[in-house]
This record gives sequence, C-alpha cells and structure tokens, in this order.
Amino acid sequence: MSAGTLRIEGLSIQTWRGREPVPLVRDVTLDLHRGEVLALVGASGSGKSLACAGLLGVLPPGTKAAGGRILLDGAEVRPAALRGRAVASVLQAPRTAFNPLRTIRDHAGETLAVAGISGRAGRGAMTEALREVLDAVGLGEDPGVPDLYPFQMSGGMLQRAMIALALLSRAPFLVADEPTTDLDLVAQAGILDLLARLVRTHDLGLLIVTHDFGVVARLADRVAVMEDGRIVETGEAARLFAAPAHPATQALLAAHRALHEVMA
Ligand SMILES: Nc1ncnc2c1ncn2[C@@H]1O[C@H](COP(=O)(O)OP(=O)(O)OP(=O)(O)O)[C@@H](O)[C@H]1O
Repeated sequence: MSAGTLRIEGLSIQTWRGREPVPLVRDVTLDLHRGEVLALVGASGSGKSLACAGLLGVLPPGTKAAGGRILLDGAEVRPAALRGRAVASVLQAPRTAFNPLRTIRDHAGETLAVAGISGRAGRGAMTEALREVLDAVGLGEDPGVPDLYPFQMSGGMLQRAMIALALLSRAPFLVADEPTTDLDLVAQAGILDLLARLVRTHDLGLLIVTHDFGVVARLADRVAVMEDGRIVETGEAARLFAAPAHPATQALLAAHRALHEVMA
C-alpha cells in the first residue's frame, strides 16, 4: 500500500464498571504522515496503548470502540484491513510477540501471507526478501538467523527481527508501542537509531508510544500528549520542549528534567 497519510479520527474507547460505561480513550484525533515520527506521550494509564490497539483493531477484552474511524489518504478503512498491510506494529516485549515453536523464516512466511504478498513470492523470492530486511535491521551478517527460534535470540535481536518483519510487510506506517522498554541501554540506543534510519530510508510514518522524553528528543518530529484518555497538546517536538503549553506536558517535561539532573 502506498498511502501517504494515516488519520485516526474521533477515536473513543470504553470499558464498563458494572453497567456504567467508563471512557478510557476520548475523541482522539491524530494524523501521521509518511517520513515523519509522531511520538505519543503521557503518564502511565493515560490511554496511549489503547489508542494504538484501537488503531490496529486489537482492543483487549473488556474494552470496546465507542466511536471514531480510521482514514488512509482520506478513505475510511477497517482497522482489521490495515493491520499487517498498511500498518505494521512493533511491541514492547518482543519475546511474547513471537511463536516460540516457529523460526524467523516461518514468521516471515506468515507476515507475507497476512500482507497478501505470499502468492507472488515463491520460496526463493521469500528468502531473498527476508535477507534484504534482515540486512536493513543489522541482522544480515549471520546467514543462520532465518533458521533461529526465538529462544535462541537476545531481546535486542528479537526486536530487530520484529522490525524486519514489519519491513517485509511493506506497510508504509509503523506503530511502535514502547519498543525499547524491555531492552538494556545499548540495545535501546541501537533500536532507536535503527528506527530513525528506517523512517528516512523506507519513508515510513512512525507512531511511537513512549513515556521517555529522551526518546522523544532523539526521534520525534511531532508530539501528541495524552492525559486521562484525551489528546491535550500536539506540536512540533522542538516547540514543545521549548514552550510546553499544557500542564500535563509541563509535568512530563519537569519529571524528565529532574530525572536527567539526578542521573547527570
Ligand atoms: N482490558 C482493559 N479493561 C479495562 N480497562 C483497561 C483495559 N486495558 C487498559 N485499561 C485501562 O485503560 C486506561 C488506559 O490504559 P493504557 O494501557 O492505554 O495506558 P498507557 O497510557 O498505555 O499506560 P502505560 O504507559 O502504563 O503503558 C487505564 O486506566 C487502564 O487501566
């Protein structure tokens, strides 16, 4: 798919307390363009992951979309039709995202099937395509990687493999929900550099969920701030750092700076 803009419009998600509906995500609207990084930030529980799950059509049990739509270049699409085709995802805990009984090559076959490109790709073409994306994520040196099982790989390698599978799907948009949280500092830096590079080389639109303003500073072009299920501020990353307008943004930045001073 070669769409240039992905829009989440008026997304609302709710749960229930007894029979009472409880809003968790309230009227969230976001635009993501190819070639840019949009960071979705906010305190724990503000609704970042649910908003992404709503976009991908994978809401957890006990929650339900209560309104909103997803648009690709202005045309409405069902989230289930986007997932793995126009929008790929990279999740927080790579180990849980892989089937432990299947090799990276098996996962690649599934990714191509979901993306609807398996028919055209015979085994040889698939091997070549997999080699290409493993190269792109820095896993190309060891020819044995496609035949590894998840338990034979480190967390950093698995996260790279998940990004490789996202590239294999040729989805123009990537949702990364705290993709470095489970990794050590060196692996974190490697994954962030890799994502930044792929946004440029593959013209990806990257929506990255994070509570780390260090990640925002390093990667983001634009930032959207969530509080209590709502987007309370959006803006260019540089502007937001220099002049945060909403108290929630100010509090997140103050917390980041306090932590930074302690660590310095
Ligand atoms: N399956 C569920 N059923 C009911 N409530 C849920 C469910 N999943 C999440 N919630 C609630 O929805 C709200 C938003 O959760 P969400 O996981 O989106 O927050 P978040 O901003 O991603 O937080 P974190 O940064 O800690 O991951 C929270 O109050 C959470 O308790």
